[in-house]
Amino acid sequence: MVAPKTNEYNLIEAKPFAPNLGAEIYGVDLSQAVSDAQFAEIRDAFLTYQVLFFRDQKEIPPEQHVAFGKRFGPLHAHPAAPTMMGHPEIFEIHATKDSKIANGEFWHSDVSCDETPPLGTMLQIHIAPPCGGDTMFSDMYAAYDDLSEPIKAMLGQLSALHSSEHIYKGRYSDRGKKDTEIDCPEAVHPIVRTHPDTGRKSLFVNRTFTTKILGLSDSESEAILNLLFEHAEHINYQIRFRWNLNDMAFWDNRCCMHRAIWDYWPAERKGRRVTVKGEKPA
Ligand SMILES: O=C(O)CCC(=O)C(=O)O
Ligand SMILES: [Fe+2]
Repeated sequence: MVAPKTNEYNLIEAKPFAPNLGAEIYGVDLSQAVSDAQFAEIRDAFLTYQVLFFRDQKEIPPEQHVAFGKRFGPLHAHPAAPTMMGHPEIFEIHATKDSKIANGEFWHSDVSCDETPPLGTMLQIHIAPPCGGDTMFSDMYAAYDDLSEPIKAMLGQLSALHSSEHIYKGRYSDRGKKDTEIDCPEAVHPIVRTHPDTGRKSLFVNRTFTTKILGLSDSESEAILNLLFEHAEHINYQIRFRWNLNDMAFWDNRCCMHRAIWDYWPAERKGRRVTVKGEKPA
């Protein structure tokens, strides 16, 4: 188990963003290699706050971004998204006036359709719109904790299918990725998962990928999923992060969901994302 929020770090400053979710991190320059001691504090803050917002950053060179990601584990290869030229581990988030869609517009945990979905995602925004383009996060530990005991007991025995064909087919065609070049994985995961590092339970369903609760009728599955989506998206669990240029967000996909807001059209927004491979949810 991680210690309660103390904010007693020596090498970084962690300023809580909201009482239960998120912290702004100061005092570390991610464009350079971080020391082992800094890394240990960052990792502790990541497990404590679920999403970190590194402020006052310079643009992180792709090699450095990849190296920082690898400190947390092997990197995750996205099944469908276009990668940065020369950097297959980097997924570029990009919306322009010509985009048909922007990434992540509905609540999700990244690539939860994979057998081993990513543990965390680190995104730096290096072309920002004049305003707008915020990203929202929702606390799935709190969403689980607030459920009643009978519902917790029922959900603890259930698993759900996470699918991706309805999301990934055609999605990246305007960015040069044909449907024949992409994978559309699906996987079954427990609805309640236990975080391997903190030992805390969280609700693990999301409106983007979760399509069916196994063992229930279609109408039971639909009704319960809708109840859980609405519960997990309640405003009390949310934060809304307003980016400054070169901020880097690093979120834990095992215990929080997120969604991007595309309110800045026709302005451009661009970022680079490195995703760290996770374990099979259990
Ligand atoms: O653009 C964003 O703020 C987030 C997009 C997204 O969902 C992601 O990178 O996983
Ligand atoms: Fe995402």
